[in-house]
Amino acid sequence: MSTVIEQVRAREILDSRGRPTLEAEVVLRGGATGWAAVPSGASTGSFEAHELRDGDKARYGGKGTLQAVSNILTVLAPEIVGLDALDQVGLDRRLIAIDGTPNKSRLGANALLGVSLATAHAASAALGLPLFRYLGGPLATVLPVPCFNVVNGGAHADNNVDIQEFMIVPVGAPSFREALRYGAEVFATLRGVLHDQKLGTGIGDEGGFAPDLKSNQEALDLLVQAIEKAGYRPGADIAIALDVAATELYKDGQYHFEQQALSAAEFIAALAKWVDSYPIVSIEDGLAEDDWEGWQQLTERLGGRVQLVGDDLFVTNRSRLQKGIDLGVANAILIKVNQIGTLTETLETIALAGRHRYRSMMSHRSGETEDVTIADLAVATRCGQIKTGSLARSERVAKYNQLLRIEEKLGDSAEYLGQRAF
Ligand SMILES: C=C(OP(=O)(O)O)C(=O)O
Ligand SMILES: [Mg+2]
Repeated sequence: MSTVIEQVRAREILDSRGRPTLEAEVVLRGGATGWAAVPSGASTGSFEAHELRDGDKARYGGKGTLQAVSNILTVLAPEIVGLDALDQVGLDRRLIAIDGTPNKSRLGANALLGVSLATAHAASAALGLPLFRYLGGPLATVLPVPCFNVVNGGAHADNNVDIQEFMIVPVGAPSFREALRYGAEVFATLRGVLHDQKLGTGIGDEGGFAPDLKSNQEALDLLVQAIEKAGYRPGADIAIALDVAATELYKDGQYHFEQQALSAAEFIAALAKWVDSYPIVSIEDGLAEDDWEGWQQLTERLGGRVQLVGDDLFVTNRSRLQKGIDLGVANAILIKVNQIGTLTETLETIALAGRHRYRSMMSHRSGETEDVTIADLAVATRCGQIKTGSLARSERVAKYNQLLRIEEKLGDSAEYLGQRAF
């Protein structure tokens, strides 16, 4: 069956926030097709690849994606028709060259990513392989530990706590299927705990609860209560992970947190206190995207005890990660395909991280679609960890459900690392 690209299609669709994004389809000469939809962030890092928006205020307040769609159809498609979909690296290099800018601002990283991922899907379909197997080969056997974001704050929910994500992490589960059950049971129990304390059970952008709490620490206490009430041991069965998203708190060299303006050292001390008191295994973006000195201190202080993940800090970008490695900053990287804009660059970043013993956590965006590619990518790369929201919004649950299917397909070969993933 020919794997030569014959046709590329694209259109504007909506994401889980009701905002426009785009999807792309790639059709191969032999008849196989691939499809991918592009996610979109809210707390975006300044160094992310450029997401092209139309700017026409009369449509979606200027947030439309028709220009990016048109760039796929009229600029990228004529150049890639005739290329072999099996040569993912060649295709992605070509996309980058056609755009010609360092951050994909001419054609849009959203345009490039749609084509890049849809091509991988088409190639795997042509070979009759699931995407995780096509990209990962025979060693794609590790199911990621899911980090369920059960309390949403910061930029993902209005009027509540400063910290963006409070996640529960089933490190003691024996398999992915059981990890999903642990998570869903604690999530259901948390609903009851909130209800009993007359706290709101409405949800935020990633499907976690967004109650109006007095403090960030109250969220940690609620998590521990829910874990225990559901019959699990905090730490041993279910640990906690945070995404502070501290870039959002940072202004004029200080961290604005709970009505105080803190220096990096003071903010690190506050985080360290939580690490002392709660079963925290991972802290993402504990400090801001450009506070490299603060990050060095944070890594010295806590890097030996917990995973420190760079999201806005590294933006899935090899050069930013290399700088972090050189400076001894963080010990893990968050992986978001649309922060960098092609599959090849995503895989290269994960490989660089691995060579330097930095762990990788696969991640969704706060604006998502029904596309589940990241589930397959997590398994293909053996990264061992994924965060893709809570258990109450279909665009999040879809990824977890895809992991169930993959686990089933792998049968006895499936591995779940639990605590060893951190
Ligand atoms: C998933 C996240 O949010 P967003 O997509 O809004 O950047 C994050 O910050 O890790
Ligand atoms: Mg983040």
